[in-house]
Amino acid sequence: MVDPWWSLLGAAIPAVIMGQALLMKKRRADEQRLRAGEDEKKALMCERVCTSKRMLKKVGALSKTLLAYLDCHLMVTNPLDYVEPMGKAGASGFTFHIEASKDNWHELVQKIKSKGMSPGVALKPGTPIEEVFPLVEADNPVDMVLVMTVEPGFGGQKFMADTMDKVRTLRKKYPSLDIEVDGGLGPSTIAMAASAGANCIVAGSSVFGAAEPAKVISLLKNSVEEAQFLRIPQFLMYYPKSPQLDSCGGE
Ligand SMILES: O=C(CO)[C@@H](O)[C@H](O)COP(=O)(O)O
Repeated sequence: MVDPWWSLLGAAIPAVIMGQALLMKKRRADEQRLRAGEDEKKALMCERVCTSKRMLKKVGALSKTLLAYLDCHLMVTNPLDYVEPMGKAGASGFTFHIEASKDNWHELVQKIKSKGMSPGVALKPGTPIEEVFPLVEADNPVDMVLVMTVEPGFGGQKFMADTMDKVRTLRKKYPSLDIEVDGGLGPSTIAMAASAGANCIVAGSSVFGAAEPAKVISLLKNSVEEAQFLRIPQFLMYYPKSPQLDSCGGE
């Protein structure tokens, strides 16, 4: 006779597999929907999380307990509304989306700086890189450009290698600019991003899902530093008198 435990296990395994398959199906559908850009509001689905009181409290608590640069990326449709609360909470950097601020980025950058934060601009994978040039070249410019390497929405998505052309274009045009990448970054994709010119790396699942997060962080940092080192001759051609490389967060 079959042991009842084996029968239970026999039923549980297909149920788990089925659950995983359904989860993957849902995730693929979410990704497809985000890529198709069917619904602009849903594409910025982090809005509720970004602007919740809980998130502001977290920023507040972190700013009081850590001596770290708090890089806050607001995937929201009306960033202007959150400059003041984020500033009060203790954010160091405030990154907004160009797609949500085409008409008011001048005002936004000024307000962010007036609250003591460093402004950054983010762009989604489908947005042409040329759209951020005016913000980098303005009299009152942004300090950083964030090239999204997945559609904004959730962690654990696949890195979109074709976004690296944007990073290369930016690095060539602005040798000392802080260029951030976000989405799908980890040990298997960092070399592409670092050699393209990214120097600020956002990593979620590759770090938080690792057995030894500190090792993954070192690996990511080393890749960026090595790539920066290899760019020094190119950098010196542009800035022969100031051979200093940027570090994200503006030290
Ligand atoms: O919020 C987003 C995308 O919307 C990103 O910041 C991701 O959360 C990064 O996570 P991984 O892709 O590294 O898991």
